[in-house]
Amino acid sequence: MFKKVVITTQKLQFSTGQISKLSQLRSISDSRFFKFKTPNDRYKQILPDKDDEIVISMSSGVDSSVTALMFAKNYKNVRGIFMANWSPDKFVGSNSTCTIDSDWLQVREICNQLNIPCERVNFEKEYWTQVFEPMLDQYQHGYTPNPDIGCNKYVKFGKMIEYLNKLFSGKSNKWWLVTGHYAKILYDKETNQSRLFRADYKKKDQSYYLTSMPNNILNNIIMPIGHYTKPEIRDIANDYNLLTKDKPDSQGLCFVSQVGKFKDFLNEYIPPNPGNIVTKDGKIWGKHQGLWSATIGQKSGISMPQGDNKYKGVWLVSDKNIEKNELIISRKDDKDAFYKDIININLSTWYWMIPDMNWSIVEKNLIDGTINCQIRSLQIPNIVKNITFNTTNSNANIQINEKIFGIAAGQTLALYKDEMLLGSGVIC
Ligand SMILES: Nc1ncnc2c1ncn2[C@@H]1O[C@H](COP(=O)(O)OP(=O)(O)OP(=O)(O)O)[C@@H](O)[C@H]1O
Repeated sequence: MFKKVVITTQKLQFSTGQISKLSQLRSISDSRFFKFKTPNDRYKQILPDKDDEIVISMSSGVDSSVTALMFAKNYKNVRGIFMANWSPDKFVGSNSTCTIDSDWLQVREICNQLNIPCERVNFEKEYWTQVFEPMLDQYQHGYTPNPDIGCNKYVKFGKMIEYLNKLFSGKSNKWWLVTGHYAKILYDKETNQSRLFRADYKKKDQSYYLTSMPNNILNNIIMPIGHYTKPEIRDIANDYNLLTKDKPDSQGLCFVSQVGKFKDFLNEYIPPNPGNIVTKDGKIWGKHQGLWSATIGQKSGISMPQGDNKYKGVWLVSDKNIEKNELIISRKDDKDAFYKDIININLSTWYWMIPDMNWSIVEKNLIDGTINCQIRSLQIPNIVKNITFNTTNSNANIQINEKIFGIAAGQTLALYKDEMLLGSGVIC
């Protein structure tokens, strides 16, 4: 099968056929691999020693395939691991696009192509009890949770780390978990600890989803893809003719086929909990079937009296009163109802990604304008202007530089200093 390798100035090209076994290429170096960029000399990208155990977390996507390629080509103790976190038949009523078995088959094929062993682990129970059920519970109570953040915390870097600790217990070699996330974990030479940073390629930055991953494991994790752009990764995959080179990027939660159908999906699991639809003046205009059935900014579905100046116009859902189980609607042009520059955080949910960080350090840094935050992934970060605390309610008000749309209780606010993640908490 393997025919001929032609080496060009920078890239590798294969004249015909596919690479059957990567071991045949081990002696050829590729200058694109392990090319790391750090914000300054204080931080560096750590790499394993040659005898270390390296586990590549493989989803069957192109990013984790290229990650595996880089390490398989340069290290000897490399293996792939695939997590099965849900099974399609568990999800009633939804037109599921889960492809667990075919993804696993592709991971096996790619590991075969790279000549590394791989295994499949089943973390369905953990996903169900620690991510899926809490997500339903949050929606049921009117919050807008982010299950991807929970999945990283409890499964991809929770159960997985527990599994690897057991697997390598008693072995003298250090082990590493390497993933294909668009984020960076860099070693801070001053504190001898690793920190999480945004990816260079902002269009794909996934650091927001990693805001709750356990900070004590960062020294065992590598995210090389955060140093590259997606086109660079696709180029590498193409040049090596990786089996996954043309695979499209995955889109959100696999068990829901279309984002638009997410409400129908939730209705399958959450019993109705009718409540009133009200305007800010307290007037009742209709009923909703559950707070989860509405998103802030969506059309209210109420035909308001167009002859009445006070109520004419288009009305949208602007807020949820969780205690009263009410949906609040506001006229579309009521900017103050939809755009806010103060975000209220529940401090009891706050998690410092940097163990020795605290609020007074953050406050000192506010004046230089480097403290910024995001309330959703891929959002242009907002500069934090001020933070005030209400210690009796265990809340903090984070004031940002501009009014932004659609702040919802249950979302996570992630706090950064420049590109480095400091911590995160849940909006209340
Ligand atoms: N089922 C899985 N098994 C093992 N690792 C996974 C799995 N799903 C995701 N990962 C890891 O998490 C990273 C980011 O996940 P994400 O869902 O964004 O990836 P993807 O878009 O499906 O695939 P890829 O990032 O590999 O192109 C993956 O690159 C991979 O390292």
